[in-house]
Amino acid sequence: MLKIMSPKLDGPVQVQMVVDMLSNSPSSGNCHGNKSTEGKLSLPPSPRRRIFVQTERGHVLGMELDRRDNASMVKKRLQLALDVPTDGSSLTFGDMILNNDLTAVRKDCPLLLTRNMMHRSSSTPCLSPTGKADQLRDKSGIVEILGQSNCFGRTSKVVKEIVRAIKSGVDPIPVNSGLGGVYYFRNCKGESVAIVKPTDEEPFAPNNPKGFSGKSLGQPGLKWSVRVGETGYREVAAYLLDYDHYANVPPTALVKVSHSVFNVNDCVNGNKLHNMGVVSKIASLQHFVRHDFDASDLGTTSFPVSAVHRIGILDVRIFNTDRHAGNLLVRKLDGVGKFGQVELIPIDHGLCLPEGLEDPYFEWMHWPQASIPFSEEELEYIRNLDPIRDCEMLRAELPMMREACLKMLVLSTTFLKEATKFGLCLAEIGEMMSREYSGHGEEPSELESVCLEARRTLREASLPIDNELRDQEYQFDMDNEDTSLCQEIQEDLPPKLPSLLQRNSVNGLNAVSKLQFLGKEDAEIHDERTCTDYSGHELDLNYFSNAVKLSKSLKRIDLVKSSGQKPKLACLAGTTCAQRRSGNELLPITTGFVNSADLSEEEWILFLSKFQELLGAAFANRKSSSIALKQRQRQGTSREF
Ligand SMILES: Nc1ncnc2c1ncn2[C@@H]1O[C@H](COP(=O)(O)OP(=O)(O)OP(=O)(O)O)[C@@H](O)[C@H]1O
Repeated sequence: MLKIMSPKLDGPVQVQMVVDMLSNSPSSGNCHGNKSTEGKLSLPPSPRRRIFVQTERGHVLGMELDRRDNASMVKKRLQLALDVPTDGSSLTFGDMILNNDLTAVRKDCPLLLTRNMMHRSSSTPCLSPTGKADQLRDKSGIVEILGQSNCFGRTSKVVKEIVRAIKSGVDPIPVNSGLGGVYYFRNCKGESVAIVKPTDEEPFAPNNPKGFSGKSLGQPGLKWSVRVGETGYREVAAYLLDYDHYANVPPTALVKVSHSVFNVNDCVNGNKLHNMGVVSKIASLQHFVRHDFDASDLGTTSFPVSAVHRIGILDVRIFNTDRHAGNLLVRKLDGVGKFGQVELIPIDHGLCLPEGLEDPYFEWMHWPQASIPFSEEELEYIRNLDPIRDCEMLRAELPMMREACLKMLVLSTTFLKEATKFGLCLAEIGEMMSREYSGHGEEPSELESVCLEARRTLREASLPIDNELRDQEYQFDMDNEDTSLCQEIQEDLPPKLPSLLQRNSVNGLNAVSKLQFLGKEDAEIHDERTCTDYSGHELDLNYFSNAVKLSKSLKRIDLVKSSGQKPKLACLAGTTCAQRRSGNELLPITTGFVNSADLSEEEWILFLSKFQELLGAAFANRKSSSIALKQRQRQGTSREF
């Protein structure tokens, strides 16, 4: 039966549990270059599993689970250990709500005990560790890797070094830079060997040490499409997807780690609590890579073309929204004949694989290397990419990854493969994925426009889509208090953060997600003057008309056979989206084309095929504008002489 093993806990309004089987099941590990997932998905459920439970305050408790345990038993145990009511809470794992049966829960699956909306309130008491909890000690080690993949072999060695160092008194050191809690973990010689980022210390997370706290795990974070507490999985996903270490992502694993260095905030006013003793966290652990600079410190001309291409290929596949120059470490190469040569190391992949279409950020987009055509070897690598197999691998290795993120992986990998088939270079691909900023704000990217068209034609084809269901796509997970909290946070933030937020989101939803959410693909929206979003804010219809213009430009090149049928515009019909909230979820459902809540499997497949069909014309359009631009530039230059 269930046996609580650990905790020093204080307030499980949300609890994240990471399940770790005790039995010696066959290794699920398949690593870079070995993409077969055969065998991994059909493992029988283990009779005994050890689970780690993480509260929203960041503490972790371990417990043992056996075959007979179910969700309500887990909740009862949590209630006992944490001394809090668990009524009105749901156990979730990734996208799945576990009503009772836990057989779907495999090892290392993080479960989340989430308060249902009607039980969520700012007046929810904030609890301190109880006597009961203190009696229960965690028997797990100082650092434990969650997952049995072969990919983590090298990381196991680093973990052993770290544990030895901690036992001999060499403590981790907090990193000052960045917005989240980051720690250098060291070996016995005092050298940094790993970077550890606790999931509850991310920006906005409850224990963020840099003053950016205030949200619970699972709520929208710095970007609306990446939930608080979920960047660590993405760091690991980027490493796992970097087959053959092609782009040089440092080995990364998810760990449960215990130390007194970690930050814990007071849940009432958010101030740091001192002398908390050893606390346990779920964190990403990445190998520390010695380097000389980051890409913002140096001119980019010395960067090898192939390194830029490889990182670019990864960024496009994973739809990276945060590839700024600081996230590319640069190491000078030693040795004869290597003078002036450097190696690039991509880090910080916590904001990749968003849950919906976002504005990516690719620092390399305007570097000259990105305009050089791909080599035959690079094209071969891209041809061999298989997004469906990638998804299977991620489902096996990181079962907590949400389906919406996997769909983004499929969409962007498909885009990359088709674009390179058409002969586009990296810069052109990056440009097609990026939004433009005009006097009217941001405009949808060419990729988004193609998605809008695919989606529209899908609707017009009178697919067996239940219109009632379609209406529900406008439902929201974010409740009023979350929205106001978001606004409060924005008001209180130091100057650096609001500008980041403004770029990334407008009142919690960015403009394109608004577009997706309203489903406004039709030109008729010009007739309407105003519409409010879920938080009652007026939407910028100029934005939508820009989308329409782009959409029309695609029509001009005969992409779309419009039937003239009007899409349903629920918000324009007089209902504010604020009235359409669901009580269960936490992220706005971006009704877009790539959200699992939006399209059924059948629709998704049809959408993808339509998407691929439309891409050819979009690429041709892009090629001809690139050629026209070059001609104009040449004429401009010749006139100067
Ligand atoms: N694998 C690594 N090897 C060496 N140093 C690293 C590594 N990963 C991160 N760092 C260092 O730690 C710093 C903070 O890391 P990182 O940028 O990943 O944290 P963050 O809180 O997510 O930052 P940001 O707020 O800029 O997104 C980096 O600027 C870099 O100097």
